[in-house]
Amino acid sequence: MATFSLLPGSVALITLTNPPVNALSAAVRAGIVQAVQRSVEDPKVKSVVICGQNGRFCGGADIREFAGPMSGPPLVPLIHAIEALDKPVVAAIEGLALGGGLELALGCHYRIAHTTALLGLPEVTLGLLPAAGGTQRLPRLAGLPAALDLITTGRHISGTEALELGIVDQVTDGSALDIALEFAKSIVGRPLNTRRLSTLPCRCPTDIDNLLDRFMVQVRQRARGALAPVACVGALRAAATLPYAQGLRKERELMDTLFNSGQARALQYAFFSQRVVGKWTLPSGARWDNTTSRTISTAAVIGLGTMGRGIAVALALAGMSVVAVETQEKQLSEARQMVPAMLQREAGRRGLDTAPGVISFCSSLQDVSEVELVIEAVFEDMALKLQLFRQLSAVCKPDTLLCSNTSGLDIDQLAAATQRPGLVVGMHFFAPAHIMKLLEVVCGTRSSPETVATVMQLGKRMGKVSVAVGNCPGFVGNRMLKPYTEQANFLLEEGAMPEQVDKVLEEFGFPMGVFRMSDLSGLDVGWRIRKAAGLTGPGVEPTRTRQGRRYSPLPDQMCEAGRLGQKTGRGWYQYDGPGGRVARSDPWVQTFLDAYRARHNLAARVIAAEEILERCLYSLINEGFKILQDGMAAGPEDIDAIYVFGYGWPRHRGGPMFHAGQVGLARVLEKLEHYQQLHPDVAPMKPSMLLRRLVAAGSPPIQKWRELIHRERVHSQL
Ligand SMILES: CC(C)(COP(=O)(O)OP(=O)(O)OC[C@H]1O[C@@H](n2cnc3c(N)ncnc32)[C@H](O)[C@@H]1OP(=O)(O)O)[C@@H](O)C(=O)NCCC(=O)NCCSC(=O)CC(=O)CCCCCCCCCCCCC(=O)O
Ligand SMILES: NC(=O)C1=CN([C@@H]2O[C@H](COP(=O)(O)OP(=O)(O)OC[C@H]3O[C@@H](n4cnc5c(N)ncnc54)[C@H](O)[C@@H]3O)[C@@H](O)[C@H]2O)C=CC1
Repeated sequence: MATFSLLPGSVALITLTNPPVNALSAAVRAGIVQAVQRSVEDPKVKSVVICGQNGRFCGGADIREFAGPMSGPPLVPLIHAIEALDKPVVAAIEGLALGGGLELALGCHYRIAHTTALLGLPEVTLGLLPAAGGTQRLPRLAGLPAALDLITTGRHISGTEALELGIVDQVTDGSALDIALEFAKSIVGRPLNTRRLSTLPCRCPTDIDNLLDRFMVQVRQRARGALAPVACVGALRAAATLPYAQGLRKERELMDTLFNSGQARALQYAFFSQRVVGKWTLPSGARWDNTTSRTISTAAVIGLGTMGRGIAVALALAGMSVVAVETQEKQLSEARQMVPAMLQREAGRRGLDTAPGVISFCSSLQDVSEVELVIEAVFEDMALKLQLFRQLSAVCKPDTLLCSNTSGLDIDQLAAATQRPGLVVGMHFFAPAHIMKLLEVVCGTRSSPETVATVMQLGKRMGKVSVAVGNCPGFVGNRMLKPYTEQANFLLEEGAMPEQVDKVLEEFGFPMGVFRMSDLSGLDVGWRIRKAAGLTGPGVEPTRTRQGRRYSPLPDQMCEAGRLGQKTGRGWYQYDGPGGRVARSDPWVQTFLDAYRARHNLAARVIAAEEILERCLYSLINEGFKILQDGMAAGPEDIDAIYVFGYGWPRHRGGPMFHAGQVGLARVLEKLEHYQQLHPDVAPMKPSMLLRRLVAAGSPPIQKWRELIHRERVHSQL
């Protein structure tokens, strides 16, 4: 709702009241309509201030309402009514003014903001555009270039930046509401014509077409198939070239298309998934809201290679005092040079003069004896990690949490090597660890709820999307990646080229296809793991079957030929030299694949894009269903958040499990059955029992899957 109160000085105060973000639900919009009407009719009212309850102006439309039929007074006429008032209206912006919230403020005659308030039009991140006049009023106020930037990225800006861009009239470090109330009294009787943004011309540079064309090219490249950013440019072109009323019609037309699109549904689902994963539950019944967490202020990182360096930076950026340990002298001295520079650069990128935490370097484990939490990031070698956990258990204080950044080893085995198994948990970061948003928190069978809560909380402080997952080989993300990469290798055996597979995946929206990604991370990473698992190495025959399953020795043979990817300047592609970044097709790969196929009597065939996409994606999705069935992820949202934040899954496609729902579960099942028939020796193609059950249950919407899984689990325990 929205409340009306008449304050001394004849100021009407309209307060938006809908915690936690005062979203513009139907009730709030109805409340504003009534309060505006009273302000018009009451002769005692000389000016109006609009604010939000609890120091938060407004978080925009109530996104939950988008899922059902729209009801209540629409926002566009409401904002027009405010703008048309002949009593001055001032927006007092504290906390946030986002989306429809900022559009409401743009309909007011003046805007006063707190310096730290967040302002923005993030609709594009929800697959929409600012359709309450935002695309038409903002360029009239801040100019076309600034509006293009803000509306196509959806980025939030501070009150201070909003002042620089002319979006607000004044900022304060004190109470924006108090200042707005005083200001509203002082401007009674001033002419308002120049304050009605819809009546002003759009502020454009002379070369509008050139600017818009250049911007459109950039936006299309960045969007990777997302519709909303492109539509935003279209609406801004209308603002720049048409009268306001026509521009507004164009805005609405574009919004109607976006509003009903699968992409908008996917992006809104992704918004809520990100929040759902914070509300974790463990099989024991421990949950985010019934478990206390500890606040960590000192931590250690062991091993300063690729991952350890980034983790140390991420911890220091979250305000921690970090002890960084490395035994190799060369690595240590490199880290001493590079890590402070990384820290400074990232702090600067986040608008900080200095990082809130500090990092000290050493080579002895004894120096970690006093810290509250340790993250191990040494080589992926179980024997080495076990020895380290034994040492840490002896050296550290009895209540220190011991965490591993392993990308797939058994957390329970590590826990068993210590005297404190309840305090052991996996913290699986993604490279580069100070930038990538995902953290998989791997809960062992003996990890205590308090340990999980503490690490989830720490992840949040580090700005990560933390997802609690179960302890199984590869956890969630890497476990699903395995059948996906395996399938890509099989496609090469059958006739595809790496660039063809990558093109299909990149057109789907991944920033990089599977082979370009493999070249970037290094083919030797998987090779080492396969060697440790006895799948390749001296004495192992290079056949197409291993341990009773179909296997592709192609990546092993690439490594044996010294083609480790970008680091060696040669991999699935060729580069200008070791460390080169620009991938070019390599005739060597064609010859290599031809020889391989000839050796194994495989006839190369032309493979359609559809088959490439289906085989890669559906084998990954199928593993996701198996993970849900095994209880290794609490719900589909967890898997989807992992893929969006850690593996480059295009956000406008929601995540793999959401995508399966969009395609149709019955169709995914049918395709898996079809490919399994063609490739009976490829186990990951065997449709999961859960997928079959969901299809049998009529393919319920994704929001209902948890319930069904829970019911099935309870049933199977009876
Ligand atoms: C606001 C935040 C920055 C706060 O962050 P933080 O403090 O970290 O808290 P959170 O944990 O994120 O959030 C707390 C809690 O609040 C929920 N929540 C947050 N924002 C919203 C919201 N806007 N709506 C609903 N719920 C919200 C959040 O989910 C949490 O709850 P929980 O999940 O239960 O834990 C951050 O939350 C944030 O960034 N929020 C989103 C801000 C945003 O994106 N705002 C823009 C919304 S879209 C908008 O405003 C568009 C419009 O207003 C358009 C008007 C349209 C007019 C024209 C309509 C035309 C329609 C055409 C239809 C044609 C149809 C047809 O004919 O078929
Ligand atoms: N590289 C990646 O993209 C990712 C790696 N991981 C995991 O992170 C861990 C580390 O991987 P990387 O950083 O890539 O390895 P890396 O090889 O770059 O670095 C490992 C570092 O640990 C040091 N080290 C070895 N034993 C040590 C000991 N006893 N004490 C102190 N330092 C020791 C090494 O000298 C080396 O500097 C592995 O478990 C890996 O599986 C997890 C996610 C992504």
